[in-house]
Amino acid sequence: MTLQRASVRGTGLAFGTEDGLSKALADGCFLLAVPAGFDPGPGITLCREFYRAPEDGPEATRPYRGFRALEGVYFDREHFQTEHVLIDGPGRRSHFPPELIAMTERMGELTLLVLRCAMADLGIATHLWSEITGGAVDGRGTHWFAANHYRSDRAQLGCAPHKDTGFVTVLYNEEPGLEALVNGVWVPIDPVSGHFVVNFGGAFELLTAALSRPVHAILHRVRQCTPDPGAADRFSFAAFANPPATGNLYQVRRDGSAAAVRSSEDFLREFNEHTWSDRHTDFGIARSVGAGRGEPS
Ligand SMILES: O=C(O)CCC(=O)C(=O)O
Ligand SMILES: [Fe+2]
Repeated sequence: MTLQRASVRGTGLAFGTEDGLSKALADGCFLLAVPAGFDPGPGITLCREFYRAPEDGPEATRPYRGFRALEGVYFDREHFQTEHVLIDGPGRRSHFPPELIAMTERMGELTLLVLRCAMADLGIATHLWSEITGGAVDGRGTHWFAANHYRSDRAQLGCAPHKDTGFVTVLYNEEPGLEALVNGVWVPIDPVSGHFVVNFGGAFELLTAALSRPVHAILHRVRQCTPDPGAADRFSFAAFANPPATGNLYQVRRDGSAAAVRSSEDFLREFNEHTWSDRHTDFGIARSVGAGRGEPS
């Protein structure tokens, strides 16, 4: 699959062709040039360190270790190579060092920039944006960050086939392994140096399903990563713009109006059960009540 490419220009996105964004919305993903000055270093360090014990490395990177002990933040996906830190805004502010917080905030801003550009391109009236995204577009909603480590010593699929749940994901990775289902076939989405992979999630697909140009939430997975004695394990990290965990998910009608169509909670529970088949089916639901009251998370 040849992905559309964009770069950030002011508060907008510049694509190579005029219909680039429209194509990206139909494809379900595109490549976004990493903006000048963005340093992925803190994210890479987190992915390399989070699963180690605090004393298992140099003092300078100590704040990046010890996450296995954090219930509700660290997840061992027993049926997959994935182990990851999944953490919302308040969690980041209490557990992450400042340079890592800054990096995740920059990625979060990019998710919102993409969300605004996409809604504008689809002709969705700006006065609806806050309501139909549960405030996510204004920085409320739930703004997850994930740091993934793929345990190559396990003979399992890297990451479960899934659609991201929210509106927009900005993903950083450096090694091949990511695949998307296109016309029934798994195709590689190989990394392009200096670019994020942006993809759209289930809440955005639902929001736009009745429109003439519905957004596609791409089904993706990570294939089994094989051990390479000379290299570190595969990693990736991502920022997600999601609706709040409580409240409703919306849909825009062809006449431009919008209506609530299902509860966020049902949607999330169904997704968690379906994707990971493990004991964390309440993930993102039970702990995020504050987000439903409109507090930033
Ligand atoms: O590791 C990757 O390339 C993909 C990770 C992913 O899909 C996710 O974190 O939602
Ligand atoms: Fe994903």
